[in-house]
Amino acid sequence: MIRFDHVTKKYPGQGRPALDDVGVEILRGEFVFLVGASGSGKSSFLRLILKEARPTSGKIHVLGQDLGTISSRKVPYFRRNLGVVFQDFRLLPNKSVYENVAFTLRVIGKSRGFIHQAVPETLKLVGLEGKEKRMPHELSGGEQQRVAIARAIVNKPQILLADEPTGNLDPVTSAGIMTLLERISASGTTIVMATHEAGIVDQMRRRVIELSAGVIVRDERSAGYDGQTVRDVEYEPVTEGQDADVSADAAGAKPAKRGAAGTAGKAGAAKRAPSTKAAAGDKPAPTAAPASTSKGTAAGAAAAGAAGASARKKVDGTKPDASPEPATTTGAAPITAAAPKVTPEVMRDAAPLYIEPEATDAVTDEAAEITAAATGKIAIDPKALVPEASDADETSAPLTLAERLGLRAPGGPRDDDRDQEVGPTT
Ligand SMILES: Nc1ncnc2c1ncn2[C@@H]1O[C@H](COP(=O)(O)OP(=O)(O)OP(=O)(O)O)[C@@H](O)[C@H]1O
Repeated sequence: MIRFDHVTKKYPGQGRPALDDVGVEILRGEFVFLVGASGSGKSSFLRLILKEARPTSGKIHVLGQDLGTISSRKVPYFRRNLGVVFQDFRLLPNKSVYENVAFTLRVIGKSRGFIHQAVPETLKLVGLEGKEKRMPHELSGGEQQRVAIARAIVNKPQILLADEPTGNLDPVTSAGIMTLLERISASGTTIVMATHEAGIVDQMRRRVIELSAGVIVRDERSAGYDGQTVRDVEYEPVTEGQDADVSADAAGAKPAKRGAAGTAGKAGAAKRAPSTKAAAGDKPAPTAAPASTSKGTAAGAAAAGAAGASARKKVDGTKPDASPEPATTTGAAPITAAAPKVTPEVMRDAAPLYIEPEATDAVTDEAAEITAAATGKIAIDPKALVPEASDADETSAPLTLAERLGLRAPGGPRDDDRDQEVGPTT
């Protein structure tokens, strides 16, 4: 679904690369946390998946496509398969909740009938039924983030990228957002979420990829924020001249199973107990904690929190205490100032604001037909399309919201596109 092969990203004028020879594979339906200190390369990783930036070297495959072969003209269409959520919500401040979500669909040419059905349905999914007419400033931070999530998923993307989606929210609200993301993940959407929130990562127990100075120093299934410096997830590097095996992915099948032997992370891996290694190609078990750790409990989470400060400070990829010995689960460690913001209690008490979707196949089929009919008749003027992105553009000309979301209309910008240049609404 997402595959990086020897990917290096250097920004102009930067001494060291933001990402350095990164190799990783994320499978369909996985929920992956991207963690690491500030500047470790998390946002760059997400931007490369979105094709907002180009790798300096290496190959990236997303949804079976080699991103290097997608022309600028086709990037907006590619991005329609990806939903994006940001820390600062990025809602249109002068549009209602309904219009913020509908905007996505209008720009890509969905019919009025489809929009009237899909928007309320999605708002209901995220727990915002009845708030369609509110303006963003009339919503709480958590509600604003729900609108942003609704906007990201209304077109049913296969991949949802989230860059610090809880960074501006209090613990209880964050827990509600995580409940929502968890349910979206359960419906089959692949989610990659960059975060600094140790408590959330510790509670969710999903795959964790840790970056340090642009290098993957940890890739563990069902892990916590802090962990061993080890690659626990299979990744078989593609050698020079050999392309990634993405044909199965493109055809909608699960990727072929890879070799049983794991590949050690670049920073040097400590071997893990064989019993903790899941078979290649398996989905990570969402709740099972690795045998070598015991942070799935409140006590464990507290211990993780106590350890969090030192873990977050490390930048060289080596864990201060990389002992494979299980941490004790008896006797809760005192929760220090560095303890996770989101506690087990908060997660448990978080109201499940997500409501099960109703059958939508008919709507989806109808939308596909409408989109096919609509896009088939539109003459595209190549001159009006976005020019090839360059590294210079990345630093000097930020993308519009429509471009980031893959929503630029065929034929070029529309009159009200300026509305998209908005910042945080809180
Ligand atoms: N557009 C850019 N131009 C030049 N350097 C950049 C650019 N974007 C990121 N960098 C640099 O690349 C490195 C990685 O940055 P990135 O934003 O990917 O890290 P991050 O882990 O997301 O950080 P944070 O958690 O603070 O958001 C940093 O050294 C940063 O200064």
